[in-house]
Amino acid sequence: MTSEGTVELLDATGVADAPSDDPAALLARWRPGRGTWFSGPRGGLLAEGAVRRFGNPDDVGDVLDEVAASGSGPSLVVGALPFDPAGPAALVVPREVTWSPALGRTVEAPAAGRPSPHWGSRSLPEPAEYEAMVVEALRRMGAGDLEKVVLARVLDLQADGPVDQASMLRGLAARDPSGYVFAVDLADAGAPRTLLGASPELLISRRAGEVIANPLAGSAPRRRDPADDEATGAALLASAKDRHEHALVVTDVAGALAGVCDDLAVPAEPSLIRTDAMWHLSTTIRGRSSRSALDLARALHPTPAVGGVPREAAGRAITELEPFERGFYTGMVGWTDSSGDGEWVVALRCGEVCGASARLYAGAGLVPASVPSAELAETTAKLETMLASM
Ligand SMILES: C=C(O[C@@H]1C=C(C(=O)O)C=C[C@H]1O)C(=O)O
Repeated sequence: MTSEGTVELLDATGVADAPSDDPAALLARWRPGRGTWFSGPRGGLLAEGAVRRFGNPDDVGDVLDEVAASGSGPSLVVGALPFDPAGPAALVVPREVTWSPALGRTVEAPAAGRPSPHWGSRSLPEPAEYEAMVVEALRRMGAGDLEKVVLARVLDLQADGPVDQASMLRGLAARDPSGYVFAVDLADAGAPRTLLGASPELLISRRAGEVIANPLAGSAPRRRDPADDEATGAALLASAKDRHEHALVVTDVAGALAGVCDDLAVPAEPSLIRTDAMWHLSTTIRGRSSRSALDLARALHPTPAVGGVPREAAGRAITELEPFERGFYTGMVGWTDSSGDGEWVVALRCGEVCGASARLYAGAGLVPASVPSAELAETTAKLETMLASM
């Protein structure tokens, strides 16, 4: 079904009637400006072409009804919503959707795998200034205004030629096979602009009414030596500072879901997960809901995994202290269909790539026990996910 030049068989709704049985070949079909890739441990999809593009997530229901009435495309929307809930989204009803099983270890890493030393690079803010931002956030916490806030920085890269986005996507998939890997077409009028990344964090998935949320918070960089690495993970799981940082997020997410889900099950203790670059504290929350995946995602967003507690004071600190716009970083990426099923992940370990330029993002959650140099090191380690696939 997926080999080059083979025409997909479409059913009446335009959805490919059989999923791809070769996820790596399907991934290799993605090209910048021509569609969106989204995959995770429960499988994924390649969305190609555009029947409708729109920017207001409130319009999803109406758009899907119109597309169904005209029979012009599948009953599915893919794309990204920005960090700012009032900002314009990048949503599309694709012309064609091909579903894929989970990538697992099917993708081979491309030979490339580091920005060339000849590329220009600039950290915004500079590392010392990031530490000063952390100090200011801690001051606000000491004054009693703030319990937790996530502060981020960006790394701007200027290559000596167009960045190979398809190779980056393969690199991200090869290095983090159990992560959520995405390449979202941001549909700029000019050159293709893509949100590329490999996020470990599931905001919400809903399939046939079954809901899963998997908030993460509390992190430590992976270590090269296996014994050191295991010890780092164990120390994270035992860390009072990280457990507190994690509990703030779980309480917020579980509280928001309690109003819109039945049979909510919230584990009392976090567990550990690892990506290629990081250890994280993780809690998998399960329930049932008649609300759509996108409704649930928007009810949760922004969780304190990317914003903070209390929400308003954290939002103020982010606006006042971060010297750049987050755009889609710490927003969400995913899909939703007309039955209400869907999957939305937090847009992390990601960057926007356009032509020869790339802007990579990374942040860290701050609580009163945070140490500025450790939080800076955490953002550096998080940037590694993207840097290693460039
Ligand atoms: C903000 C980021 O990650 C978030 C912050 C985390 C933390 O502070 O421990 C962990 C996972 C994410 O929820 C990022 O990767 O940029």
